[in-house]
Amino acid sequence: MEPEIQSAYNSELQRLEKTAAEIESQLQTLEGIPRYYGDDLTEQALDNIRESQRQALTIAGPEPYFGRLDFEEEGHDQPVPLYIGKVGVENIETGELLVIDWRAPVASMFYSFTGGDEPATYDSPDGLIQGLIYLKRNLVIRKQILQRVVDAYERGGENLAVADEFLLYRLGENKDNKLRDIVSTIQEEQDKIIRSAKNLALVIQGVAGSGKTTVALHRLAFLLYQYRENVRAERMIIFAPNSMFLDYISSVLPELGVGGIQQTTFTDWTLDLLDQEVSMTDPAERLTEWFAIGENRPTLTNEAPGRWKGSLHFKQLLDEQLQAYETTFVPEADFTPWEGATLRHRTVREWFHTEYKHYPLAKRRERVHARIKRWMEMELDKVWEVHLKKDYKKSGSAKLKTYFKLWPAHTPFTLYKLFVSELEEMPEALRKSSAKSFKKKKVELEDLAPLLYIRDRLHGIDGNDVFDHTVIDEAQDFSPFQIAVLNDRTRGKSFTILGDLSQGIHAYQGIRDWQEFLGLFGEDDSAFFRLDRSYRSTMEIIHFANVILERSGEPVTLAKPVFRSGEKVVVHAVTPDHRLETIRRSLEHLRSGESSTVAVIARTDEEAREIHEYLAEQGIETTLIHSGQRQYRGGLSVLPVYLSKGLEFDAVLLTDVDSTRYELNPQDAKLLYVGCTRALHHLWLLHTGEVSPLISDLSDDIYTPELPIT
Ligand SMILES: Nc1ncnc2c1ncn2[C@@H]1O[C@H](COP(=O)(O)OP(=O)(O)OP(=O)(O)O)[C@@H](O)[C@H]1O
Repeated sequence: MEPEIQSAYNSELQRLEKTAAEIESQLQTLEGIPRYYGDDLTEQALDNIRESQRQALTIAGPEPYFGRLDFEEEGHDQPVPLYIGKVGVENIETGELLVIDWRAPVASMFYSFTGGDEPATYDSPDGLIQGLIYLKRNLVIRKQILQRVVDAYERGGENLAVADEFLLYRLGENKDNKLRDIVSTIQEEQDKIIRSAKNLALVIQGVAGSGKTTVALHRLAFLLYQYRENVRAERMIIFAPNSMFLDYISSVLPELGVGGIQQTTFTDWTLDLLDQEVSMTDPAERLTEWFAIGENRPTLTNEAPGRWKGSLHFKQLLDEQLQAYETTFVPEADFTPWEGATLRHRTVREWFHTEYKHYPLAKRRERVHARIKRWMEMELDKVWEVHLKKDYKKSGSAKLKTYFKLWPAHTPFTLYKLFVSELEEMPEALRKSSAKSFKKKKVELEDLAPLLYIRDRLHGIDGNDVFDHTVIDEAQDFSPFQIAVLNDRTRGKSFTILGDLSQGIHAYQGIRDWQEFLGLFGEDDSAFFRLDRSYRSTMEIIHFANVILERSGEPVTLAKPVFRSGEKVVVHAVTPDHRLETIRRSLEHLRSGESSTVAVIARTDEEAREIHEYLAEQGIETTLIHSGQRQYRGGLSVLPVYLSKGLEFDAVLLTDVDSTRYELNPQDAKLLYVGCTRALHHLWLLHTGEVSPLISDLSDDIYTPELPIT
């Protein structure tokens, strides 16, 4: 080690010891105080504070910080070293800030500063603060051991793009089973999104591997810190495409010290709100249909059920039907419980349409009914003759029952069923297939937003069910109708909506253009971001995947790789007789290296099952991922390509990349693009027949046809 580096290392070692000792001593003190389980509110509050301090210090303990920034604020005469970590740590006695929380305003410079001698700035609660940066240093600490010290910038030094060196070091690591936090290497363009103001609908278009999911999770941690007076974790929600994906991302928030955020799928969440009145048709059926090969696949048009029922036009038609339903809600008859007492229809209408107008329909019905009952009781009080009063009471109650029966009493589902059956504008085939499922109380994904919309119009939205912030991952597969119902349930349009149109493999239900969502919020309440740099895969893999996108025939933004070079992508031809054996040998080779997660990605469910079975017969244990899967296990997986979205693996082996399975059309191009961009370090593709036109005739510098195994 050079003397300068040695001295930097030694001084960091001392600093680490000092910080670690302080954390340890604070933890010991806290652990010495027994938990409080009594009823005293002040004691409870103090106990809560101690508990969150304990949790924060437990996170800080093994890796107290990851960065150092020496900053001289304007008007001061020397730089102060700021250590940045996942949670802030203060010396209890002196008040000295030993570690600054990465979410604090001053820490933003650690991410936004990318070199140069110009002054740096950050937004503080007191306004813009300016000053000079003297040093930006990355530190790797594991289990309180200082492993690496890398200077990314030193004022007056040579500063050779070392900022990227640390990022490359982190990206080159193999991944374990779960997505991880990236606090130490958040990039400038990601940081802007993370720190955006709360009351904005952020729509993020990001290429595969650009960190969208990761950034959204860090944004939640930021919002909880920055707006702690106004937001609560239990009132934040993440919508993800399936339960397995939720499991895959489940480590990031706890790593960031955040717990309690709701995490669900749109289907589970809506079915709960609908009190399970309906159930879903088997989603696997539709997936098999849309991801079938060649001519077995339905044609994609705006009349596809998901597109049609997910549109704002359908919402508008439902609105009109709801309005008509509301106008005819009050029965046209007067109510006469006995001779001489009549409640006029127009009076009831007046109550319903004017006095109780601010209530949702079902509540209004309840209120008006209660008032009619009260009216009847008051009329009865006017009768003095005891016998007559008794008779009137009896007959009045019977008449009231009959009268109330004239009032419609729909549930969200019965009303929706009625509306759909009456909606002539709906394509005939769709109306028929819907009616058929509705008979069995079964619905499709695209029925959930309309059902929830009707439910909310009938019953209103409970204030406790409104979110402080809503995250929607893989949002390209959402419909405008879904976003609209979520907007009704999200305070201040506070959204993070992220996705990639180039990965829109569920185009039969999703959007074609982000404008379909942005239009819902208006310009002042929304912001659009692009993330074009891909962090997941090597340059070779990204260049290869970009070729597929270029051939998709759709307007696309190509991913820009970070400068991380790996081995060439392999595209290898096998004879049908050797297909399975080559898959096995390739898998064995890939897993024998450093890769801890390897996936065999097949084109269809059936092919995935066949490969899984074959490997099991050969004594190789793999996890077969299917659409109902709830847990992500990592290790060796076999899965159909459409289920690979959102996941990542050290090595990917794509099978049957033939011209019959991946044709030259946007839909297949997106599928193949998704499959290829799952790989971090190694990407191999096998084909038995003619290779897919999406990757045919490539130049030699993009791929190699040779399998690197003997
Ligand atoms: N700034 C960063 N520093 C280190 N790693 C990063 C950074 N940004 C992203 N990554 C890594 O890149 C990979 C991809 O991230 P993520 O899954 O969040 O991307 P995505 O855009 O949601 O991907 P996709 O759309 O392809 O599913 C992850 O391994 C993540 O840890």
